Amino acid sequence: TQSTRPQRLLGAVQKNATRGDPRSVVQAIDQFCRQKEWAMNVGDEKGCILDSVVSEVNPATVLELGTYCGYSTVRIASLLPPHAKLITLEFNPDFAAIARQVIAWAGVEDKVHLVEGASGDWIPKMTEQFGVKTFDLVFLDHWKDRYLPDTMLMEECGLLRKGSILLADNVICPGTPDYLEYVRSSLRYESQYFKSHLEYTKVEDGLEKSVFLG
Ligand SMILES: O=C(NCCCCCn1ccnc1)c1cc(-c2ccc(F)cc2)cc(O)c1O
Ligand SMILES: [Mg+2]
Repeated sequence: TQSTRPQRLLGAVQKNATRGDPRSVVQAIDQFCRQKEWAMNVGDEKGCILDSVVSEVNPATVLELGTYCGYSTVRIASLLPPHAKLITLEFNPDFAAIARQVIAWAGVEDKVHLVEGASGDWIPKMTEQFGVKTFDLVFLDHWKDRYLPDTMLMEECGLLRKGSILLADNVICPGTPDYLEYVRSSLRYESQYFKSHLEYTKVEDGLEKSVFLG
């Protein structure tokens, strides 16, 4: 039977990356996506912007919406201080199964809690299930039409505190117009656009960084 693209991506990690070396896992995935098959990881160019935001925030609690194969999960986890926690939500069980193996190969599983299910169902349960009061950093990279409703839900659930950072992928391509309009016009956010390109292509895309002002 035919393998899936996530399965082939995992194969490239197991073949070309060193167990326990997160940067080699990131490099192996980028090489696979440039040389073999495009895949919707945040990629190396936007990944550098993600790294700089993570390093600047130095978060104790991170929420990632949209795990896919775990590329950005590994990138973020490799930069977290000890005892920091990254909760990543994936709706698609096939993606989640691959991501668990990529995260394990990178050796960052102790910092990562991968949850399978819908963000709309899980966001209201974060505090009771994981003992998280607020998130220092949220990376939005899931269904583009869920960025806005899930951000409003996080506000309602009290998961954002003064200074929490939202970093959103794909605000140009595929695009998240309603989310962009909201965070750029709301008096409760201070937003900044980081111009870049769609992973592994010359198409414009970018990340929107928004600080919740409380
Ligand atoms: O759809 C994307 N991501 C969500 C995947 C499903 C999330 C499931 N889930 C997880 C949790 N809750 C729900 C995505 C798409 C593209 C893209 C760009 C151009 C193109 F021609 C085709 C595709 C690029 C990305 O960088 C992306 O992130
Ligand atoms: Mg993306």
